[in-house]
Amino acid sequence: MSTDAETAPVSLPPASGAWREGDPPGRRQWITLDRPLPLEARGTLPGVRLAYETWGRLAPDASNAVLVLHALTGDSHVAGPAGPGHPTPGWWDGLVGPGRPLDTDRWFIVAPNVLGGCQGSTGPSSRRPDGRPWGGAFPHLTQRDMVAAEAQLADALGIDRWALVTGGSMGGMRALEWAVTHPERTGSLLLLATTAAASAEQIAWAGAQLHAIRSDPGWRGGDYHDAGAGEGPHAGLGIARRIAHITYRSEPELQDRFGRRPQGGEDPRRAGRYQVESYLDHHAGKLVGRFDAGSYVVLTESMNGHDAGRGRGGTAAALRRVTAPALVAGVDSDRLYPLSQQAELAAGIPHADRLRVIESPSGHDGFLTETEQVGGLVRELLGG
Ligand SMILES: CC(C)(COP(=O)(O)OP(=O)(O)OC[C@H]1O[C@@H](n2cnc3c(N)ncnc32)[C@H](O)[C@@H]1OP(=O)(O)O)[C@@H](O)C(=O)NCCC(=O)NCCS
Ligand SMILES: CC(=O)OCC[C@H](N)C(=O)O
Repeated sequence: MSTDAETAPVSLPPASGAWREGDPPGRRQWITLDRPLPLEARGTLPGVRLAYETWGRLAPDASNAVLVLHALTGDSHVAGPAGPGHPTPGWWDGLVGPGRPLDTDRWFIVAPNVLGGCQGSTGPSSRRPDGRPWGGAFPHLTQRDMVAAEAQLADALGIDRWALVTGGSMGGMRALEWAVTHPERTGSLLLLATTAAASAEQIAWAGAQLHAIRSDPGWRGGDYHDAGAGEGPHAGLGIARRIAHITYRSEPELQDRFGRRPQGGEDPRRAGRYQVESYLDHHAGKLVGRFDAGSYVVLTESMNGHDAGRGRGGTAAALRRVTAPALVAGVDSDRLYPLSQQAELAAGIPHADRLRVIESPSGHDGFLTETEQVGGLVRELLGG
């Protein structure tokens, strides 16, 4: 395994919202796995690189390391401004820094970009060893594969055991997989707005999004990365984001914020938009500008496949493997990952405290927007 400032840059055309070799690295660092990664479903993935960011200093005995795992369209940029190399500001900016819940004077915080992602880690927009983009040939990944790559990152950094592993939504799936697969390496666990297994409804919403992307003529079976400047299934990804974003927010919030109001001077009866449509257009456009559709497909399929009980005798048996003290929280207005899913986790994880409820109008996105409440949960587990 090598840290790889030394890895040879290859450039990709601007076919997607992925970070590309030659773009500013921002705060990113990388590791390259020295062997192909064995995959749960089938085969191996060669040439894996993981991008990651860190904050704080690792203690000499490596006892102060915290692993923060991002959700579907997040990345390693947990804290800090948007800027060259970083399309969005830190998604938990309020949580990380001196005196903050993830106190950088005390803790060493590590955040990888997920395997399969598009902000520096190997994914469909990366090049295969033969120089062609992976595109549609990128293999099916599971949350366990992603954790297997992250475990190699921990090894490379000299971290045997995390003081805390945390994440929300898809990040919570990986945090759970860490605690089930590596109980001895997971010192404590904070799961937010997540589930032990994707439900039929979650798969259904995701399936509609996958159809939107694959129906776009620009998709080309996933092989659009070399198609030419600006090419790609942008319309399909935008529709997927619109569908997803509705599920990420709550019905009362949308009603309160937008009601039936038309956008600006537009007339919805004459091809104009309602405000809520304009809001979704805005979120669609932002995602298309910063994210790769191939990664969206790979990560969405991996969430659909998430089932912590698979091959482990079922959910209850899997959750019993967790030895870490744990907190599980959900968002009261979350219609995508309802509180019943977090209640199942809190009841099944042996050393989990009672289910915690984050109060927020923001629905599923509450785990991102309610940083004060999330910070309180972090402090409960880490002290300070
Ligand atoms: C982080 C996130 C949850 C923030 O949610 P939020 O702060 O509640 O933001 P909102 O959903 O209210 O959206 C605000 C945006 O909508 C825009 N907006 C609001 N009303 C609008 C309207 N009628 N028409 C068009 N745009 C509108 C605002 O101008 C604002 O734009 P900006 O983000 O470009 O500044 C959400 O934006 C998100 O998921 N971002 C993904 C990025 C990310 O890193 N996620 C981390 C995953 S781990
Ligand atoms: C399913 C999931 O990970 O949701 C995260 C929502 C968040 N708004 C994002 O865009 O990542």
